Amino acid sequence: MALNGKIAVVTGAAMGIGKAITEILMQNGAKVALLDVNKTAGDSLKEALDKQYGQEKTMFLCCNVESEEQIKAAFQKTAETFGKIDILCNNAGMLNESTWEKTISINLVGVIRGTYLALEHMSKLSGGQGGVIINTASMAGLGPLPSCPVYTATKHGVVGFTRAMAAASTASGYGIRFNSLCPSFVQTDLFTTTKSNLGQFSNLADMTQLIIDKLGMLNMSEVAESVLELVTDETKNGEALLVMPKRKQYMTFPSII
Ligand SMILES: NC(=O)C1=CN([C@@H]2O[C@H](COP(=O)(O)OP(=O)(O)OC[C@H]3O[C@@H](n4cnc5c(N)ncnc54)[C@H](O)[C@@H]3O)[C@@H](O)[C@H]2O)C=CC1
Ligand SMILES: CCCCCC(=O)/C=C/C=C\C/C=C\C/C=C\CCCC(=O)O
Repeated sequence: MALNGKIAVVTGAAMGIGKAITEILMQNGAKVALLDVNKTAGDSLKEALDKQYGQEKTMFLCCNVESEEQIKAAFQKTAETFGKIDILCNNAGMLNESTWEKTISINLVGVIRGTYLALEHMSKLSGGQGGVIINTASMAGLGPLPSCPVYTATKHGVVGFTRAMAAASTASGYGIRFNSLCPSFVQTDLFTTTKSNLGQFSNLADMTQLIIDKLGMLNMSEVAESVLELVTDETKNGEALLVMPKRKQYMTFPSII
């Protein structure tokens, strides 16, 4: 799938991994609607992208993925301005084991909500042209991160939801591919603030540090390149792509049918 003329929506686009996803999609010719709850960071990224690519290539929409109304309005504005939606990256996420209901609301419910609302624009069953949805999970969606049980649960949920949606899409004819991205540790704000967000599991920070030391830190460009692969390779549907420093692997799962 070539990206020239394609329209993408990225949630959590203002910073970190979402910003890197936005940049690689634009480098490859897509127009991008940047959705984020942080207006200051979003406006500032839009200004920088305008200088490089021109004002008409992006729009920033202040949007909280916890709000059905705000996501709906943002998708509508994107479709009205750019004409359609081809690519959705449900990337917004947080990690806080104290405010764990909010972690579930953003990381899992936000991904489900975003996906269902996007179907109205993208699915061939609703008059859309099909496309691809990439959900940012984590390596913690494939195995346990002991200091972060609720974060782990949300990311396992994202991987399972994405695989089931891929199968539903194939069976029903949505014309949409669904893949999840499973990176190990990446040096972003989410990573650097987590130590104070472990709540009752803060005693496990040292154990987590040992895992970090063993796995190393991922380069942001390795994450972005993996997203590009999942977006452009039309053979990829229902995949969970594990991304680690200098290594990536498409995961296999037991078959249930
Ligand atoms: N940093 C890491 O080590 C890893 C992160 N991830 C996942 O990558 C995704 C992005 O995380 P990072 O870039 O690290 O975090 P980050 O904190 O650097 O960026 C997250 C972005 O999402 C936005 N955001 C947060 N809540 C939002 C909401 N309710 N609605 C809209 N936007 C919201 C923030 O304003 C921010 O711009 C998350 O889903 C995270 O779980 C996955 C694996 C590793
Ligand atoms: C192996 C699973 C990788 C999961 C990566 C992920 O999705 C997000 C990780 C975010 C933060 C790491 C978790 C806890 C950090 C706790 C202590 C380490 C202290 C690091 C520091 O800044 O000193």
